[in-house]
This record gives sequence, C-alpha cells and structure tokens, in this order.
Amino acid sequence: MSELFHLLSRGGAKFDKKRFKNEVELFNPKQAKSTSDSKKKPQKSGELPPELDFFKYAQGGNDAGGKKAGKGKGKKRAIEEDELDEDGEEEDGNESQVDSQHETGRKRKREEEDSALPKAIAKVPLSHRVTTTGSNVPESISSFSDLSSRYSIAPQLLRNVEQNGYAIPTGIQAYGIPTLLESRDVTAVSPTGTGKTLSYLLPIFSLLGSPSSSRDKKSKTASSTSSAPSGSGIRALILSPTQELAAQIYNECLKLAQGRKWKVVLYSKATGATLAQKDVRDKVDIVVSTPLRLVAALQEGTIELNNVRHLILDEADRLLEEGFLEQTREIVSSCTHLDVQKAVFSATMPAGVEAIAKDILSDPVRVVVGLKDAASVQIRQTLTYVGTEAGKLTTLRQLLASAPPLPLLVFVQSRERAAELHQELIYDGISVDVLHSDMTRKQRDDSVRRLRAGETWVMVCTEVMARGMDFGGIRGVLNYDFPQSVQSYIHRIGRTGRAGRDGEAITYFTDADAPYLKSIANVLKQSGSSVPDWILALPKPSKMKRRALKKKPVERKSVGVIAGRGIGKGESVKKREMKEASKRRKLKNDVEAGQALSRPEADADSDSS
Ligand SMILES: Nc1ncnc2c1ncn2[C@@H]1O[C@H](COP(=O)(O)OP(=O)(O)OP(=O)(O)O)[C@@H](O)[C@H]1O
Repeated sequence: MSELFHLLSRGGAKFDKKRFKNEVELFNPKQAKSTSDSKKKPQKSGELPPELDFFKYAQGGNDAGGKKAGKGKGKKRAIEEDELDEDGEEEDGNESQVDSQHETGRKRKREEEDSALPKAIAKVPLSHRVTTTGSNVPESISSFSDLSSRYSIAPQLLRNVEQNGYAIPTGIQAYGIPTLLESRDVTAVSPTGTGKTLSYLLPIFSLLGSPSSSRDKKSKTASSTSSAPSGSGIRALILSPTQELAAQIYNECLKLAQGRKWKVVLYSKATGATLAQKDVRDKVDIVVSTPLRLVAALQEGTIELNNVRHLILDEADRLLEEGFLEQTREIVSSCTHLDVQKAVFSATMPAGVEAIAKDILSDPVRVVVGLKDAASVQIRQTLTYVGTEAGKLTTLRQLLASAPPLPLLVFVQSRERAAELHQELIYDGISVDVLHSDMTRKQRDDSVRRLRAGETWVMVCTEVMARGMDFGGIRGVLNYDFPQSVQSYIHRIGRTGRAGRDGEAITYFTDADAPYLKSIANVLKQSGSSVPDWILALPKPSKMKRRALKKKPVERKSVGVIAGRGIGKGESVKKREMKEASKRRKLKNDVEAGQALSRPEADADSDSS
C-alpha cells in the first residue's frame, strides 16, 4: 500500500499538512487555488476566477457586446432545445443513426449558428454563453456597483456582497439579478457552482427593503411607497429539496443579512413550533424550507403564505418532479398574494419539467448559461469499466492507494449501500465518513460539518448530497454506483469543479449499467471530456428504458464481503476475490473486444460478492 493509503488510514500517521498544503488550502476560500492554477496569472483575493467570468466572455471584452447578449429580447438560440431531449440527452430522432454523422451535423449546425451571431459573441465558447429569452429582458450588469446606480440597492447589502469576496458577478448573476430586481418571474439554468444562490438572494433582500421588525405598525397598515411590500406574515420563501441544502441557503442568507435585523428562519421541527405563534411568524422576513414540513404546517394551519411576495424554487427540476410535485404545487398555490414573484433555478431543466414551471410562472424571462443540461466544463470526467460489483471495491481500493483526488465524495444509489461501503472502507482502515437519509438529523449535520471543516477526506453518500451542496474544497467525485439519470450525473459531479476551480469526476460502470452508458457518455462529450469511441458507438437507450431506470435503479448485489468474512480476511474470501479478479479481467478483455456489452444484462449474476 502506498504512503498515501497510510495517510488515509485511521491508524496511520497524522495528515502532513505541509505535504497536502494545496488540499488544505482548498478549505480556506481566501487562499483557495485551482490545482492547475500554478501557471496561471495570480488571482487577487475575492476576484472572480476567469473560468467563472461568463459575463466578460459574453461581452466579447466590452460592454456593448454584453448588452447585445443581454438585450436579445425574445431572441432564442435553438441549439440547446434542439439537441437535448427531456432527459437532457442529445435528440437524434433516429436511434440507429450513426453517431459520428449526427456529430458532424450538429457541428455544422453550430457553425452555421455561430456565423449568424455578432462577431464578439461568436468567439465565446458555447459553455460560457448566456442566452436570454422573453419579453423586455432587463439589461445585464457588469459589476455589482451597477446595482447601486440602477436600482438604488442598499449600500449595506453591497458591502455584505463585497465582504463575502464577490467582486464580479458571474454570468447568471449578471443577468439574473437585474431581472429579478425588475420584479420579473425567472427561469434560470446555469451550470453547477456558478453562483445561482446569490442570483436570487441579493434581489430578495433588496426588494424586501427593510426587515419587518424595523417597520412600525403604521407602515404595515398603510400602503407603502417604498419598494418594501407591507402586510404581515412571511414575505419571502425559498424551497429546496433537502434539509442540508436548505441549511446552506439559510447560512448564505445570514451573510447577506449582516448589519440589519432581518429575521430569516430555517424551517424545522423546532422553528416550526415557534412559528406556530402568529405574532412570531408575522415578524419573519424569509423562510427557507423543504416542501414536506411546510405542507404539514399548512395543513395544520400553523403557517400561512398569503403574504409571500418572492417565491424561489431552488433545484426546481427536482421540486417539480414526481415525489415533490404535489407538495410543491400545494405550496405554490398557497402563495396567494397577487404580486408574488416566482423564480425557478437549477443547473438542469428537462423540457417536461420546464413546461410545468412555465405554468407556474407569469411572463418569465429565461436565462440559460452555456448549454442547457450540461456538466460544468471545470470537471475532468472519466468512465471506468469495473466489470462486476466486486470489481468496484477493488478498483476503489486501488484508487485510494494511488493518487485519489481528495477530498473525495463517493456516490452510491441507496442508504443500505452507503452504510455497507462505509463499513467496508472502515474495515480497510480508511478514515471515511458517511451521509444518507437513514441517519439522524444530528448525525447528518455532524457529517456535513466535518466535511466543511476539512476533517473528512472520503465521504460516502447518497443522492441527498447530489444537489446544491457547496463544499469549496471537494477535488473529486466518484460515482461508485452509476447514476440513474443524466440530471443526477450532472448534479453529483457538480459537487466538484465549483466557482472556477478544477475538479475530477470518475464514474464506475459494470455490464449491468451498459444500457445507460451512452446517455452519460454524451454529457462527457458535450463538456469536452474524452470518451472512448466504442462507448459512443453504443446504441442509445430508449426513453422508456431511461424512465424505467429513474423509477427503479439497477439491482445491485451487496457492496462487499464483510458480512461473510468476519474480522480477518479468510482464505476462502481471498480465493473468491482472486476468482472474481480473473473473471473481471476476462470480461474487460471481452468489452475491449466489443463483446460483453452487446449482452448487457447477461452477467448480472456474476456479481458474487
Ligand atoms: N460572483 C462570485 N465571485 C466568486 N465566487 C462566487 C460568486 N458568486 C458565488 N460564488 C461562489 O461560488 C460557489 C458556488 O455558488 P452556488 O452554491 O451559489 O452555486 P450554484 O450555481 O447554486 O451551484 P449548484 O447548481 O450546485 O447549486 C460558492 O462557493 C459561492 O460562494
């Protein structure tokens, strides 16, 4: 085992902070730097990393260009809709079509489109372009200070933005902030880690004007002339699919709330009980919540949303998907104020879900950064064939023993598998953490806290961690279990490569995953990562098959052999592992020869772990 493996081991030496200086620095945003940054121009603290500077790219280096891009009123480049179907996939219409032909056609189409664009914009990489659609799209901003001249934004709010180290708005911020400030409904799609949270929080704080607690009774009853709406009760609501993400958004709110007595509440069992008192909830400015708890409170009559003026659905495509849709609808229909502004934000927005969102929104402006449903270009993505279930564990052990991108998030498809893999790695002596929804709230919060503090180097987790979570320092994501949809893949790997930093994403696949491989391979190809030709030549899974996978994931055998091996690694286990390794080598050879994947499910039983 390598030295690094020992460093990862509980019983091993303490972390050599000098040696892992770069990794340690990643947890300190002020000093953070990309791994491949060493040769780049040094970046001033708080400066927008060049990779995030979509706005500058969109301007082609000058304001006029930016305005052209921003003022494309009602203009719509068809590329992203035409190329991606509902599941975020390239739509080729003819499943038997040879992919290279399709690619040539697509390339030609892009070239034609590029030649029709203004010169400055034509140079902008697709991944960095901002496309706006809708009537009277507000002009974009090029700096946060534009906001004070144009929208008389409170100086304290801008100071808070600055103090958070945000110097230049990202693409989604440049277009999203003015649009929301002009009280428009918005559909915003921007890659993972590009600052969508600030895009909606800043306008909310500005439009709310002043905290409820600082307004006297008179102004509550009289019709206010300021931009701050009057009335009593919660004035802004942010919905998120997980408690972890809600807590993170709440913390971002607190950063912007500094210096004033804003009342922001993270809705939970405890705060819900306090808010059951009307005089308390009447003083609340902003609530951040998951849908389930809020719906329960609505049904119990312990909360009302009739004074909500700003409603944000973060990770909107998840909130408008089966499982959440009914609850989200109930919440949306409880926000009965005539002037309620609504906005949906996500890194992915399949067409079907966007249609649902459109029904909720009124005359929305649509802002898309890069290509819709694409992975962040900051992430180096690879696909690794591991043959069988047992092959995954061996490959992971090899990875941990060589040069893993640390800290590493390891995604599995179920709570049981998360617990199993966690145990396997503990058994191996790895210092590893875990997070899944079977854990208590305290256990989950502790896991998140340890990861944020840089105490965790490997974390096994489920989909709970896939969306929105921002841990600045995550260098790698491993899809130990193949994701169930393109959206899941994009969000999972988006936990790395954030705010302009580089990241690495590795995805294991077995024969059982082969039918779905092509969908994910397309995402890799689209964002510039290389994919072996034989994968690109695979047939595309039918829509029916993809939907079935979303509902019911590939069945997998248990993660490891701990249950059968007791404390020590017995001879029988060693023999079995050797047999499995030899089987895997044979399968790998078959795959390379293009054989095994033509009979994808035939070997499902060979997972003998
Ligand atoms: N203007 C800016 N300049 C520099 N960093 C920024 C800026 N805006 C946001 N960030 C940082 O970028 C990181 C990602 O932001 P955020 O979590 O809002 O991304 P996101 O687009 O919502 O991602 P996801 O799709 O995963 O939810 C955060 O650490 C945030 O502090």
